[in-house]
Amino acid sequence: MAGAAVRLARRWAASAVRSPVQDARFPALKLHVGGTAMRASQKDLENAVNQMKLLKKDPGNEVKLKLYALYKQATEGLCNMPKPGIYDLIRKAKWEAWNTLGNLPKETARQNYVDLVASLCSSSESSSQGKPGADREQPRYETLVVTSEDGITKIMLNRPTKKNAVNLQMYQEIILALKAASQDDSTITVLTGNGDYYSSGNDLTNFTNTPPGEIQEKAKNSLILVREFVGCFIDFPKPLIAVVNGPAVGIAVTLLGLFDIVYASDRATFHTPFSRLGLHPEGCSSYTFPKIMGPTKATEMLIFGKKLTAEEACAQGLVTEVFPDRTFQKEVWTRLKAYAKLPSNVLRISKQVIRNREKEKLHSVNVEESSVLQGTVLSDEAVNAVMNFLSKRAKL
Ligand SMILES: CCCCCCC/C=C/C(=O)SCCNC(=O)CCNC(=O)[C@H](O)C(C)(C)COP(=O)(O)OP(=O)(O)OC[C@H]1O[C@@H](n2cnc3c(N)ncnc32)[C@H](O)[C@@H]1OP(=O)(O)O
Repeated sequence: MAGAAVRLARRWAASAVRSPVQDARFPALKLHVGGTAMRASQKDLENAVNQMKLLKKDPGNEVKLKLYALYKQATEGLCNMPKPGIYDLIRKAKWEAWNTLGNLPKETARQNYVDLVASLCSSSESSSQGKPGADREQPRYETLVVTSEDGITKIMLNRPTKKNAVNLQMYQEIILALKAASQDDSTITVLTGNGDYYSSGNDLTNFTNTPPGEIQEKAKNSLILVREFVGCFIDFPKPLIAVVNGPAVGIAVTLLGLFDIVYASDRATFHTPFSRLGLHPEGCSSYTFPKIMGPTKATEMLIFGKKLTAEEACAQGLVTEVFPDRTFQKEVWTRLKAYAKLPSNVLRISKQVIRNREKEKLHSVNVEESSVLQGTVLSDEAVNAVMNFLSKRAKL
């Protein structure tokens, strides 16, 4: 990886454009690229097991099953337990959780166990500092506008000048907003974008301006955050609707597979340029997209980066319905207000019935996708792509 850093440094130095911002960003990128993603040791695993014992809040059965499965995989490898009988419910649930991990390598399972415990500890710390939504007061957001009326909580991405790129703060705020929305009085929750874009996806400057010695740690923590973020979409208990007001890129597209309804303006496009960025599918899209549109169409999008129009995305089942941009807002909100008058608890239960069958699978896909990204997010290709983006931007 050091080769790429040197090439990038030369290219950067040769660039006619120079600004203090660029110079401040580049050393951070240059110095981190020599390493690979850190792997949890046996000791880390033992520490994580002990940390779990100190956790004050019960993380719930699903998480406990996931931890059980990861621990068994990390210590014993492939599931070696005979499948329990259908009435042996607890052992069967454990067997299924472990067996779902397939031939996940022991080291990856160990890492995932450690990461999951770290995210549980950090979320229990933040929730003990104030429960979002518990007092019905919306937290203050910098990157979102959250409103609640007519039975609808609307979460609007609000970085229009950056095409609603999702920076680390926005990931955190969306987690908070979803947690608050899951507990508020609204019947449905809507995610949409402010301005001409729905969202340009992950903010490509998330790792720039990071001191060189801290980049590996920051990448690792950011991926834990993104995994928690995706987990909130998997677990969201009420109908969740995307109002895709304009183009969507990257993680803003992949997440759509976890929504219950996706309405799009005919101006919207759907683009997942992962390979060009040295990245891989996330947001559970490696599982949801082949299911939604079939494996070959999913491959064209997720691996070859084919950009779909709204009509194409609708024909392939990713989008529920497309509206002319001119009447998009009026038509969509009229429809949603009518839907929000339906009995809230009935919608919630119906959603659970549909989603529960898939939840475990989706969580394990999320863990696996994060662990793949963990290994490549600081690769040559990924760093090159960010550098190219920054250098083009600087020349504008
Ligand atoms: C944190 C952990 C990482 C986990 C990895 C997660 C896996 C990755 C998932 C993804 O989402 S990959 C997709 C990433 N997104 C992109 O590649 C899009 C990059 N942006 C563009 O290609 C273009 O900006 C655009 C979206 C096609 C729009 O082009 P247009 O010419 O219309 O506008 P611009 O002048 O380029 O943009 C205006 C302004 O916004 C900034 N910006 C736009 N998108 C991003 C972004 N994704 N990240 C950071 N900044 C973005 C752009 O730089 C401009 O800023 P200024 O120059 O005006 O300051």
